[in-house]
Amino acid sequence: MSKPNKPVVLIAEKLAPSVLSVFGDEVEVRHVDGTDRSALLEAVKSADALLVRSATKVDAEVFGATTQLKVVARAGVGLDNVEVPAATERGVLVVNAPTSNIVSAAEHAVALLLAVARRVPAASQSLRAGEWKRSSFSGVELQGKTIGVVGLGKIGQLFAQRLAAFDTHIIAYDPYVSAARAGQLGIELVTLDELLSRADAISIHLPKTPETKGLIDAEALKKTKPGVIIVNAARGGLIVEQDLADALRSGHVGGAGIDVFVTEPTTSSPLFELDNVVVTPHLGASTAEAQDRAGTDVAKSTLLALRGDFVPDAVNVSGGGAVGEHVRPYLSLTQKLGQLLTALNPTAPASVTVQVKGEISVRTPGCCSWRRCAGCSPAWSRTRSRSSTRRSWRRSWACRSSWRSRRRARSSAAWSRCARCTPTARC
Ligand SMILES: NC(=O)C1=CN([C@@H]2O[C@H](COP(=O)(O)OP(=O)(O)OC[C@H]3O[C@@H](n4cnc5c(N)ncnc54)[C@H](O)[C@@H]3O)[C@@H](O)[C@H]2O)C=CC1
Ligand SMILES: O=C(O)C(=O)COP(=O)(O)O
Repeated sequence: MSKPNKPVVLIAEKLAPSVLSVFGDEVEVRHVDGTDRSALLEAVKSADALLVRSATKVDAEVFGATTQLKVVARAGVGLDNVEVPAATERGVLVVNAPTSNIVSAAEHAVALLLAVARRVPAASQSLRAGEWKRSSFSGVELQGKTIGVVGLGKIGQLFAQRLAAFDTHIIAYDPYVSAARAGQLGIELVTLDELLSRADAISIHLPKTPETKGLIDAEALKKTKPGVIIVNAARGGLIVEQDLADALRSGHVGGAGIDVFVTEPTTSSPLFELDNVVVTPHLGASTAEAQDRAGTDVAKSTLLALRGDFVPDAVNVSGGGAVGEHVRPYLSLTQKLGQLLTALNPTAPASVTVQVKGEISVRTPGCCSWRRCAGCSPAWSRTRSRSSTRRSWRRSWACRSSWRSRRRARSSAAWSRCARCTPTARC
């Protein structure tokens, strides 16, 4: 009997060697330069999976060039280079590695802030040029200062925790985070205007969306304290570069640390001409540790997707959201409950319900029912469609799965259980 061909995984950007270790010989790995558009469009035709970082644009044209593609894996956080709705439309699963590089990105934002506050790059350059100019490079301390974090998500929180060690006062703007959660972290939640007017330094940690694009423009910069330091290690275009350059030139903004640019790659920006600016070429995730994790995470997710298994880091299943950190620990629990059900009751169920109570119930736990389904029905997984987007899962599994939630749990903070499982011949 002839062996079926191995799935083809197309790697479009430089990834860590950990990717290849995870893949082993289960897939055929091919390489292409994702920034070479025609080469990408040709190579993707025969690829089952496409692995990228931030430089490869994966849009409707790419999805239109292939009927073979099943998964796009982004070895990092930001998905602004992947057109997720176009992927979903084509039944292509999109995954990222949402926690792989967050520590590195937060540390890079801290590095930029300190480099600007103490003028490290300019002083280094001056000394290397043969000058000993101590009085030209006076800086400012962070101790006692108010630090504004715009976007209090994973990286924003890590940045805030690290800055707190400098004996600072942290304020944050994030309309999607509760004041209670911010309070737990010792952070004061404020409006954007209040943050702009109170902060001595501001660090941006937002995703790039139509809502956040250009959020920090001339108008916003006018509201900041004179001498404020601005850091952006999130995405280019969140700050209007020309407006920031003007505010720096006028002296109103005291300095800026910028890792990301509206156009990338780039070697020209109005910011590059200014002394009080420290720039890096999108290096937030460029550490050995972050790349190793990103490579491992996306390679594992890719294998899961190609095998047709549940992919926890998928962003276009279960109502379009990735599985949150607070929900993730419950996935294996629900899967085990499903396995237990299968063992106790060999007839596959037609309908299953997962009940979720307590804190977790407000954290979108709908995915648990899918995971429980995976545990419950190993026999189905052999027959399901190769695409793992939600619609296809529903179609091929022909199993109704639902979840119920209650805000208040009787005792523990959170728990979940399989509530109902009706065996019929349908599955
Ligand atoms: N420079 C680099 O190499 C890296 C950059 N990044 C970028 O850092 C950014 C943050 O990443 P994470 O913290 O992982 O994302 P996250 O999704 O955990 O956090 C983003 C936060 O922004 C908030 N937010 C969304 N829209 C908002 C709005 N209109 N106003 C205020 N807050 C809003 C969300 O509620 C969320 O709390 C992303 O743009 C990501 O692409 C991530 C890794 C490396
Ligand atoms: O993960 C992210 O969002 C990043 O910005 C890192 O991008 P990169 O993988 O270094 O091209």
